[in-house]
Amino acid sequence: MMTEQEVKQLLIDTQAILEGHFLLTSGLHSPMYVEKFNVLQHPKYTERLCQELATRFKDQNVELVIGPMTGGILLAHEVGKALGTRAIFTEREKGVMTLRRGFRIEPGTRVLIVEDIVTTGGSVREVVDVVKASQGEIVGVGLLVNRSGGKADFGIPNDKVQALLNLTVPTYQPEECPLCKDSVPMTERGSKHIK
Ligand SMILES: O=P(O)(O)OC[C@H]1O[C@H](OP(=O)(O)OP(=O)(O)O)[C@H](O)[C@@H]1O
Ligand SMILES: O=C(O)c1cc(=O)[nH]c(=O)[nH]1
Ligand SMILES: [Mg+2]
Repeated sequence: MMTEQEVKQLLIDTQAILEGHFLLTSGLHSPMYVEKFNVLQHPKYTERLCQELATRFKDQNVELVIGPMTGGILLAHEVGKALGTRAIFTEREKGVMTLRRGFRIEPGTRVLIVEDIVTTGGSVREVVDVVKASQGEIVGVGLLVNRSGGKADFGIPNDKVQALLNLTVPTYQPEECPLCKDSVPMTERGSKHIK
């Protein structure tokens, strides 16, 4: 069992919580970024966090765990290991979230979606669409960090969504970003912007 405070402390201890001026995957700007790989680079911590996620869904008869590249691959693998299921991932092809590498979801499969960080929820929604397109049954959404202040909507009932840590972090449209107005240099992390 890991409490929300313990998860937060682990992120602080591994220096995963960064301050500055960041361009996010959604195109929004933010003064804070969770560099999930500062914690996920420690397999022991990844295992511990994923065991906690697995525990939250142990009664859901999960048959398949799926997450979006990049962090979602590690999470799906570890949660799938803990639950004794298959683990696959989605990736973007020309910007569109897809199943590649021969991955298949049979109709009716009980699917758990996992993701590292949620800002707008757009990436998780894309995975939801992939699972629904294959007629999988989404039995849960498990997140390391939901930083949306509860605003992200996946089109999934709230009682099926579990986040190990909930945060409310400001985000700004580029044209309204106060950090841009103050000419604070901006950094890009994650893989969305790699061309
Ligand atoms: O809720 P959203 O607004 O969709 O943003 C969150 C997404 O952005 C980050 O991924 P990113 O595309 O930066 O790539 P990565 O997972 O390869 O780091 C993060 O890992 C989530 O997948
Ligand atoms: O929205 C994002 O792109 C994002 C935010 C964050 O805090 N961490 C991350 O990995 N991605
Ligand atoms: Mg991602």
